[in-house]
Amino acid sequence: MIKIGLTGGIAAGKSVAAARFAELGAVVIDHDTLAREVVEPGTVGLDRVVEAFGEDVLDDAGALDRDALGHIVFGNHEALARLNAIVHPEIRRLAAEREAAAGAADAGAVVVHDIPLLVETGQEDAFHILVVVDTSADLRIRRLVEGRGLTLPQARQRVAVQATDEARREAGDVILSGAGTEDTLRAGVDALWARLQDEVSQEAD
Ligand SMILES: CC(C)(COP(=O)(O)OP(=O)(O)OC[C@H]1O[C@@H](n2cnc3c(N)ncnc32)[C@H](O)[C@@H]1O)[C@@H](O)C(=O)NCCC(=O)NCCS
Ligand SMILES: Nc1ncnc2c1ncn2[C@@H]1O[C@H](COP(=O)(O)OP(=O)(O)OP(=O)(O)O)[C@@H](O)[C@H]1O
Repeated sequence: MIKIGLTGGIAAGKSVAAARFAELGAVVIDHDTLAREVVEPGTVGLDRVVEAFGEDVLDDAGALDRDALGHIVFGNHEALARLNAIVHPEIRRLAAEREAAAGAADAGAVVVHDIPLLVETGQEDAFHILVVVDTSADLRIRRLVEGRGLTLPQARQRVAVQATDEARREAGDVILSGAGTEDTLRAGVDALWARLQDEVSQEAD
């Protein structure tokens, strides 16, 4: 199995790169999706989030009100750390399970972990290759405001609680720009994939 870590700041374009890896045949494990699973209705994770932050973080149907929780945690380091301490271990556990299942199904699988907080959570050494989608904080803030309806202060807050662009670049083995066109980013993924296939076939010779 080849394990790839894929990271980038919020709105850098990781999803575009991850989708391309999947098209090429990788098994993509999306940690944002796992983060949603661990707080679904009926989970211990959701119970613990409510214990920590109160019933106001639930909507009328009893599901997590993500906007309400986002408002609490992204402006308050202590609250964010509390949330992370509840959900991150569960996310890691699920990710390991999914990775093991991929390896059992195909020992030669290429597994891509799409992890927004890879550097922040110290997982730099957990992969054969660490790919960073690199997009400046200014451009990411613009995308968040124009594309996702965040206010400028909300967008700045979300960027500010993450690692710096420099820290991510320093950690990365492969840096792909997310500031050009999506096609250029996909071409970067294709080139990396072709290189990996070459390396694997050379090892087999
Ligand atoms: C606070 C929550 C409910 C807000 O939900 P919302 O739907 O608005 O955002 P979503 O989950 O889609 O995340 C969007 C992006 O925000 C950033 N982000 C999310 N959580 C965090 C965090 N704890 N620290 C820093 N950045 C974060 C990431 O870049 C992520 O891709 C949610 O982000 C959450 O539960 N976060 C804790 C889990 C986590 O750390 N997820 C990140 C991936 S492991
Ligand atoms: N060159 C590019 N590469 C990737 N995305 C781009 C590019 N140019 C513009 N975009 C747009 O920027 C946005 C990036 O958001 P995307 O959800 O892919 O980011 P992400 O890194 O997965 O963020 P998050 O941490 O929020 O999950 C998308 O709306 C995408 O269409």
